[in-house]
Amino acid sequence: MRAPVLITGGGRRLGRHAAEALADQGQSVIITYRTERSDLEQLRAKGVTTLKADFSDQAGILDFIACLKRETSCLRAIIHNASDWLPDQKGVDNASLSQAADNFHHLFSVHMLAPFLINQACQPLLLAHNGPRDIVHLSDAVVCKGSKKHGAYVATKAGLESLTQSFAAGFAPDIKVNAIAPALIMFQPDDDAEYRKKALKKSALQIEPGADVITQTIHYILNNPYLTGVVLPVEGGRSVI
Ligand SMILES: NC(=O)C1=CN([C@@H]2O[C@H](COP(=O)(O)OP(=O)(O)OC[C@H]3O[C@@H](n4cnc5c(N)ncnc54)[C@H](OP(=O)(O)O)[C@@H]3O)[C@@H](O)[C@H]2O)C=CC1
Ligand SMILES: Nc1nc2c(c(=O)[nH]1)N=C([C@H](O)[C@@H](O)CO)CN2
Repeated sequence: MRAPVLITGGGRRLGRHAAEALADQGQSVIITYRTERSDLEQLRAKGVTTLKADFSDQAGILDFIACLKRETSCLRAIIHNASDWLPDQKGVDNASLSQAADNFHHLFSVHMLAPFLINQACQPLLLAHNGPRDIVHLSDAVVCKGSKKHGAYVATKAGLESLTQSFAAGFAPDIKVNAIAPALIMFQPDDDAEYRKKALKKSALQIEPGADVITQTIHYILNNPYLTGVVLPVEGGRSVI
């Protein structure tokens, strides 16, 4: 059996696009999802293994790790794609502050604790694969400047970028660890026209490129033997305007 590539949150959008592309190339793929839905059947029909997982807390992460180890004894790569783009809870009353704290803990768990524990637990599975081994973290290009509306989201993505460097140092030379920092790849369905127009103007190229630019970047990373500890921006020239 070819060692599978694990893509967390790979049942939708960018992660799904990458999962389908890898499966179409004959690569064994495992994805995680939180709730059963009909469109997962199309992935299963392509031979993709789907594992139910919620990374909102430590118990959910450890449950997933146990489930993964029952599913496979080796891994070609781990792509930490799962994410929750949760806006900050504003307000100074106790209820708002309590919700803000809960949100921060949630985002820490999904964006930092899950990659941290899964990487640590799955190092032996990657080493069991005879060939190149990769870990890819999906961050966000906005890490370098922060966000007025998504401060906790961006802070936990910044922590994920730091983990990229730590794991790159700790897992070298046997496992490469890199990050991709996208910006405006694919709108959410409920993004309105005004938001879309404003968002497009934030980059030099002013387009919504779609998921393939991330799939291409994943392919580049997996096939480059001399890349580790880097964060690759895929942001349409946002940094130059
Ligand atoms: N789309 C864009 O323009 C940008 C994307 N990025 C990053 O790229 C990656 C992919 O983006 P995109 O496809 O839009 O991401 P999504 O917002 O679609 O999130 C990816 C998937 O993560 C899963 N997920 C969410 N919360 C949890 C949780 N608590 N536990 C486990 N899984 C969870 C969901 O899958 P399910 O519901 O099936 O469980 C979700 O569809 C993300 O890391 C994102 O932060 C960064 C900048 C721009
Ligand atoms: N988990 C997610 N993270 C982000 C998303 C998303 O849909 N899910 N979208 C963005 C936006 O595209 C932003 O970059 C510009 O609107 C950022 N992160």
